[in-house]
Amino acid sequence: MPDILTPVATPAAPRKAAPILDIAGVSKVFSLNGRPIHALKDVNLQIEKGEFICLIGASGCGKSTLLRIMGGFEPVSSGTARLYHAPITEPGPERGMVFQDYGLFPWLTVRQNIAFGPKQRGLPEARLREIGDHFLNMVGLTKFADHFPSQLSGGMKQRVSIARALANDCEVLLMDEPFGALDALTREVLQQELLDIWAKTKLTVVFVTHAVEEAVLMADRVVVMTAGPGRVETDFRIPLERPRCITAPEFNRVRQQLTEMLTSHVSHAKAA
Ligand SMILES: Nc1ncnc2c1ncn2[C@@H]1O[C@H](COP(=O)(O)OP(=O)(O)OP(=O)(O)O)[C@@H](O)[C@H]1O
Repeated sequence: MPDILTPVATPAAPRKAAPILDIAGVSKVFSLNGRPIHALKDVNLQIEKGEFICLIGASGCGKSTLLRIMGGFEPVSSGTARLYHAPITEPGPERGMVFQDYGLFPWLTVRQNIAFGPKQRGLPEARLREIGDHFLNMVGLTKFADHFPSQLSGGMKQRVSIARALANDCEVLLMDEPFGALDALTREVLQQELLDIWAKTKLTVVFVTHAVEEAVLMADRVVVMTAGPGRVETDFRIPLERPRCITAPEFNRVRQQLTEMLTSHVSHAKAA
């Protein structure tokens, strides 16, 4: 029977345009008490503009490190990480980061959190108001504009965090287990909201998750990573039309195959 998870384009396939993110031969070695920690080894990954990529893999396989390298928060030890053609050397507003713990400024209101980046760029007050209104509306928080983060639920905080990244005019959204701390129902709602925003904005999204179902629901491609040292094991295009239905038999088949792949990597790693 043919694999329903088909590998992405072979090296011989022609490329349409330069990838927005190009990770080429990237390795990352941390030092812990004088001991090297090989977090990533020879990672290659090209991401096209507008793609939704999920990074998945066992704890410690380097997903967050790879995301932080893309964000410019972590230098590579060797290889190159490029945004379009330019080496990534520092964070920039065109790459928005969204973390599991929201990372909001507790002393600022929802509106002020969202408008933080544009304000730093010196935009006039009237423009800040417009930007605030637009993104408050996009994430459904208009009524909570003057609330502080401590007055919001987890799901609302994560909406503010996403809106803050979008208000910076980011082209790439780098999301590190953004829904990991949310209850199942809120998570489902936010998954759908993010897919709607992605469809409207044509953003490129790189999304770290531990949840197979979430990866199959959200991603164009799922990049499976393995640990010791962290590397890309497999890169799959999800062969499902959108919108996807998590109760559909074909969805279940893809989910099962991805689960088997992940567990087989874990058991191989244990046996090695
Ligand atoms: N600043 C650091 N100093 C030393 N070691 C680090 C540092 N950051 C990450 N590591 C190590 O690098 C490896 C990869 O870590 P990373 O957090 O990227 O993995 P992960 O796949 O995101 O894990 P998880 O799924 O548990 O979040 C781990 O062994 C981790 O301990």
